[in-house]
Amino acid sequence: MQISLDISKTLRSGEREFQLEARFVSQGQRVVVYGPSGAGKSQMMKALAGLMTPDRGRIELAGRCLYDGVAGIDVPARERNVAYLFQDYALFPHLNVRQNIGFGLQRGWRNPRAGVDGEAIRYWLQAFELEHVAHQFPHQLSGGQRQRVALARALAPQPSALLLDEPFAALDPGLRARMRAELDTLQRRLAIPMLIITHDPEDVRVFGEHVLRMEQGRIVEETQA
Ligand SMILES: Nc1ncnc2c1ncn2[C@@H]1O[C@H](COP(=O)(O)OP(=O)(O)OP(=O)(O)O)[C@@H](O)[C@H]1O
Repeated sequence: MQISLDISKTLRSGEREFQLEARFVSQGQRVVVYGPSGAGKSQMMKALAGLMTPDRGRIELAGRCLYDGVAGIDVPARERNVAYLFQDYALFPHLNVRQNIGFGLQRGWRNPRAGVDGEAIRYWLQAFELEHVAHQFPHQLSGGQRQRVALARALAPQPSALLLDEPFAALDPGLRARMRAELDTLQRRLAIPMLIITHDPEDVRVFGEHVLRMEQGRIVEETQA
């Protein structure tokens, strides 16, 4: 993946002020952002996904400019072609597994039919071994299944990059290890560039081709495998 990011943002809540001054360039396929709580990791990822607008700077992904404060470029989130997986997976509670996966596939497809099918959905149900729960709703799934649905939904529209914000934080240690191994295999198979936020040293070990350590809104250290 080719990312070039150089952004500033001042976030205020009441008396508190947080200054994000993030800058890095990466050619890595597996980039890990590591650092303490409140360092600005999620805000940086949101800027990349188009969910937070910086005060100034420039963001480029795979040779395409997504944001440029000076040139007045700010590509809307839905046109950035990046998949962003939130900490809590954010599945739609009123849609079943099949519909959740189908959601990202068609623009403007706000309310897919319960029986919605299609080759792409079948492929992802099969790839993630979710066929037997295709008609179940998120609250009827285990943590690992929910995560697989979220990943399948994120990958179904064939994004050019996958952004994961602490993808294993909500899982128990056994499942976390299994899902980590699954993601490792999947990323290699699909060769999809991935940027992952984590607190967990084991994620850094497995996915850290390029590791960015973040503290107080800045990238303070970089290591490349
Ligand atoms: N909407 C907002 N308004 C004001 N400040 C905010 C807002 N969102 C986040 N912040 C502040 O920005 C800082 C960075 O938050 P961010 O969520 O990026 O940290 P993080 O490194 O991802 O932390 P964690 O690992 O706990 O998720 C924090 O100090 C937070 O309080």
